[in-house]
Amino acid sequence: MVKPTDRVVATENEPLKKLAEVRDLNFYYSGKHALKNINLPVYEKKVTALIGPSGCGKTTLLRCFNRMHDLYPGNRYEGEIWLGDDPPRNLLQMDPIEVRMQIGMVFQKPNPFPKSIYENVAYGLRVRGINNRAILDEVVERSLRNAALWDEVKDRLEEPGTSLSGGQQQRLCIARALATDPALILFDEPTSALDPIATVSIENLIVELKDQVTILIVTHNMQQAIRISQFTAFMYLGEIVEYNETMSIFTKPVEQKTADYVSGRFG
Ligand SMILES: Nc1ncnc2c1ncn2[C@@H]1O[C@H](COP(=O)(O)OP(=O)(O)OP(=O)(O)O)[C@@H](O)[C@H]1O
Repeated sequence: MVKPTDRVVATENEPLKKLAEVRDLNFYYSGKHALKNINLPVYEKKVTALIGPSGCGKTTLLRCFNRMHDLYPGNRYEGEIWLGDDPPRNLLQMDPIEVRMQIGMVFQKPNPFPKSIYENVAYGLRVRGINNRAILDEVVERSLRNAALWDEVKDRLEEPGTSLSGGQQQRLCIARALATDPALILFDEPTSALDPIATVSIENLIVELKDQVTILIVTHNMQQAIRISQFTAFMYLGEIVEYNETMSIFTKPVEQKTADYVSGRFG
């Protein structure tokens, strides 16, 4: 088996810096052992894709990064998820509220809050006690621009977020995640509820965003992983079977299971 941390990678002749690293992670839903000995680097300002058949543990792994499993009793983590290097901190030992302030999440179905477009984006700053209108205006505009939504909504910021189209709502959720300047944004199949045109706009956005923020994305769509990610982990039955640069996973996988999956022989 190819262990992610064994592999030294240097794409495009640029040095790679780890933003986060999962080490020997196990996760249990009450009695169910859902993640088994996961090791995974997450490189800064890159897109890392998690792929694999339904039920293999992609979403479970993603949700460990923002401690979402803490919301339900009986769930248990073992191992470490390190974030940053100054000094690195184990996310699994931190206050979950503090973790969620540094790690944003975008879900399958767009989930704007029942608030105006402006207040959806300003929400994370208000939670931190920032209510200065000039600061909020600046961050709201910058975040909406970065989410490629500003031009479409700049004249209707007081309208409800739910009045937007599905693709616009997803970009609003991305703007909301960007507003707090997170180190990492988690995307859980962000285009699965969108039409093909909205999907392309979200994919283009993710490609642009990686220059500013690190991205970890779960996708069922292998073509999407190829289009937008630099690194890919293939998961099966709660384990990472293989991790490598995306092109290697899809063109010269080492493990037979990976080869079978990426060539569509199962899944
Ligand atoms: N709340 C839960 N309680 C118990 N078991 C769960 C829970 N959520 C998920 N599981 C189980 O954990 C395993 C991993 O599920 P997970 O949703 O992470 O897979 P996935 O790869 O994201 O699947 P999909 O692609 O279908 O979304 C599955 O066996 C699933 O049945």
